[in-house]
Amino acid sequence: MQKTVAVLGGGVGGLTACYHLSKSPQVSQVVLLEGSGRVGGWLSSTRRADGAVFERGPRGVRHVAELGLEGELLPVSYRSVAAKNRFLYVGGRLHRMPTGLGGVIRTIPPFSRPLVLSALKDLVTPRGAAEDETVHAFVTRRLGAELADLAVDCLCRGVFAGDCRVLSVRSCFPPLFSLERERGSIFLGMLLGARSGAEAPPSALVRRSQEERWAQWSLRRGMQTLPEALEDRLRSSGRVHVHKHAAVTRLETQGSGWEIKLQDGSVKADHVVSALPAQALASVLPPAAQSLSEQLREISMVTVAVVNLEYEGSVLPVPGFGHLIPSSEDRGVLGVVYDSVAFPEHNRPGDPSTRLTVMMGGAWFQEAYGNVGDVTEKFFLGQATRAVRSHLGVSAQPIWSSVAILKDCIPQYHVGHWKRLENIRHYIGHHNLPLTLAGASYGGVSVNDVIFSGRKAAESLVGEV
Ligand SMILES: Cc1cc2nc3c(=O)[nH]c(=O)nc-3n(C[C@H](O)[C@H](O)[C@H](O)COP(=O)(O)OP(=O)(O)OC[C@H]3O[C@@H](n4cnc5c(N)ncnc54)[C@H](O)[C@@H]3O)c2cc1C
Ligand SMILES: C=Cc1c2[nH]c(c1C)Cc1[nH]c(c(CCC(=O)O)c1C)Cc1[nH]c(c(C)c1CCC(=O)O)Cc1[nH]c(c(C)c1C=C)C2
Repeated sequence: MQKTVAVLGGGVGGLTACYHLSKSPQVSQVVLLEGSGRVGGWLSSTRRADGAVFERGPRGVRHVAELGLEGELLPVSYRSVAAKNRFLYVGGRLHRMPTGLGGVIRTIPPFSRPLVLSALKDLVTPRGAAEDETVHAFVTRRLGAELADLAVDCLCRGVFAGDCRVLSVRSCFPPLFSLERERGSIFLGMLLGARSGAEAPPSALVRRSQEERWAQWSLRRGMQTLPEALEDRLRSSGRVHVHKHAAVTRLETQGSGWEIKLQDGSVKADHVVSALPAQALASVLPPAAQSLSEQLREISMVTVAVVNLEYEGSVLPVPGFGHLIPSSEDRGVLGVVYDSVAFPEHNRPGDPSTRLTVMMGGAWFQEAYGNVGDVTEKFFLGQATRAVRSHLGVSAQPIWSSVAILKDCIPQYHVGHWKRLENIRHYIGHHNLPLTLAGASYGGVSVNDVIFSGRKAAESLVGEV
């Protein structure tokens, strides 16, 4: 029997799920319900009339896939300064992250000893026995406290806007966790290579990205082009109904399916794919599913203030991807991205200018800035320009700026996240709920992970298409 499937949430996870569902003959129609007036979720680009592009959310994606947007791709090679130069701001100055053999055998500040000693510690440290632990505890145990306090503290701020002292190594960095489990050591595991099964042959585009050593990519008119292209494709398939301004307020079971209540009307479906943040799904589930809602609510989110700045001329003291600031140096300011270095194609044409993005808050938002509702955009603009002045020595005022406070934008996988996911899946299976989960709340926050989750959600329903 053909099914009607409702997909909740029009972020990149929901859009990908719709795309794969729409190709299956087992599905009669797909209904996408998006609460806001646009699709794309956190993929949001400001396109200025003069041609400059600024990103509020993701600006670079790692692995490439055939998206039909080949002509729009802006790849960044591992050989470029944007990939090679990443900095840490420690002790009031910028330090380039060590790379290559020289960077491993010599002592390079801010570290007080060569990184090779951390590798030796890893080789002689026995396997841990815990089912999960914090990223900080894992790295301290295997590589030493200094790497945990500086490099890994920064890494977790620069990916999760989160605190490595509460984030789970098993869920945030699964390859590190498995290397220790399977090989007893991170470095030995990397030398021996991952144990992998047979993989599908790479497409022409993937081969090109491997040959040219792409570290990441963006799109000529910004990352928002991706959801726009997906929306066009869904509409032209004729099998997906895209509803915007359709916030889901309640899910009620009806027979073997669902009645989905909206502010204005309702929709019936045989199956629901939720690509909502876990806490948003928790608040619309029926009271009978209270224990499922409780598990979902435990997957918390953090808020990030994002300030895009443009300065006249070339003002950076060093070229690179950007710099991160450890929580011991500054609780609130997480990092600064040097956007005009990685993607000069997004600069305004003609006179040179420098585009930067300052990110603030995350797990430290409340502690550093107070309640989200009480802080103004003007305040964050002041904080951002002050950080640029003291970290990069740029004393000029920006010629253009834009501030966005992204409330609850990155999920936090705290220790025990894997067990929570197991409980959630068990609840859904045991109660035979016609519900499948996708999106950043569960198995990875990167755009790649979320696209994968949307595809897997569709395939779990209709098989590979
Ligand atoms: C500042 C920032 C920088 C980032 N940088 C990168 C990067 O460089 N590289 C990278 O790979 N990833 C990056 N990410 C992560 C990535 O962008 C996100 O994890 C991903 O976009 C999440 O997609 P999603 O579909 O799961 O969720 P979302 O984008 O959150 O989409 C969920 C959708 O559900 C809708 N919704 C919510 N409630 C309801 C409701 N009740 N009814 C109907 N609809 C509802 C929302 O309006 C939204 O459109 C970044 C994220 C942020 C915030
Ligand atoms: C300062 C805060 C943030 C910066 N980017 C993000 C935050 C919160 C969000 C983010 N960045 C990346 C991802 C995807 C992760 C993935 O697995 O691909 C997300 C959600 C990419 C990324 N950014 C940095 C790293 C090491 C990665 C992982 C992939 C890669 O190696 O490219 C570091 C980094 N992020 C920011 C800066 C200023 C910075 C380093 C200088 C901004």
